[in-house]
Amino acid sequence: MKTMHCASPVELEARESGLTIEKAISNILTEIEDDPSREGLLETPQRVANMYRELTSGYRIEVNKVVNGAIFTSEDEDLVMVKDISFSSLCEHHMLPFLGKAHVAYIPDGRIIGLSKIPRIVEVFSKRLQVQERFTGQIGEALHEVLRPRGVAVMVEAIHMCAIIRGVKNHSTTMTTTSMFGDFKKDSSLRREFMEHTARTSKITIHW
Ligand SMILES: Nc1nc2c(ncn2[C@@H]2O[C@H](COP(=O)(O)OP(=O)(O)OP(=O)(O)O)[C@@H](O)[C@H]2O)c(=O)[nH]1
Ligand SMILES: [Zn+2]
Repeated sequence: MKTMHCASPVELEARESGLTIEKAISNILTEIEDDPSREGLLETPQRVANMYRELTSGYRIEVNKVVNGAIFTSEDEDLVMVKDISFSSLCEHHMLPFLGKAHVAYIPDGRIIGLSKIPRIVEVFSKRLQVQERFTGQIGEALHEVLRPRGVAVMVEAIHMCAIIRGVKNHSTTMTTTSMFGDFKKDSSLRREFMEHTARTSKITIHW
């Protein structure tokens, strides 16, 4: 399904000066010694531009908008965990995908958040150019800010295409990153409980 895209002031300026993604992709096609005017490539610059707008849509979305007020009063004080949230993002060094799963937990402090909102928060930060460490921290920070719980813990497990299809070409390595806020930072037994829950999830593997 195609989505409508409203050009930002920066994009409008770039279009006026001819510095569009489309033009840049056409230049890349020429530089890699293919012919941008051959039939199969004619629409490629436009397609790639649309793809990059989609994959970087998180710059144009605010967390408060996706949470949409879905924060509810609750007396519950026990750990809440949403596991195996699949995501894909682009690494900021090579603009190649990294993809995997995020696991998010929090300890409520009088409020809980709508279940779907946690994957939506993950989506906002995944659709940006990222390093996995910052991505992991931003998810925790955002949840901590909107919900003000007693603590937040985030773990992200991912594979990075820039380390698989090029460069070091290591097919079996996954990267795990964590970020802890509030009680999870202070209390090692809470951290252990979180880690035990995440250990029971299916691991990311890639076969071919
Ligand atoms: N810490 C971290 N590193 C990342 C992430 N994504 C990619 N990288 C790494 O960023 C580094 C960039 O290193 P450079 O030496 O500047 O780039 P390069 O010459 O393409 O490096 P190689 O991948 O080793 O060929 C590489 O080691 C990548 O593996 C990430 O999310 N977190
Ligand atoms: Zn990379």
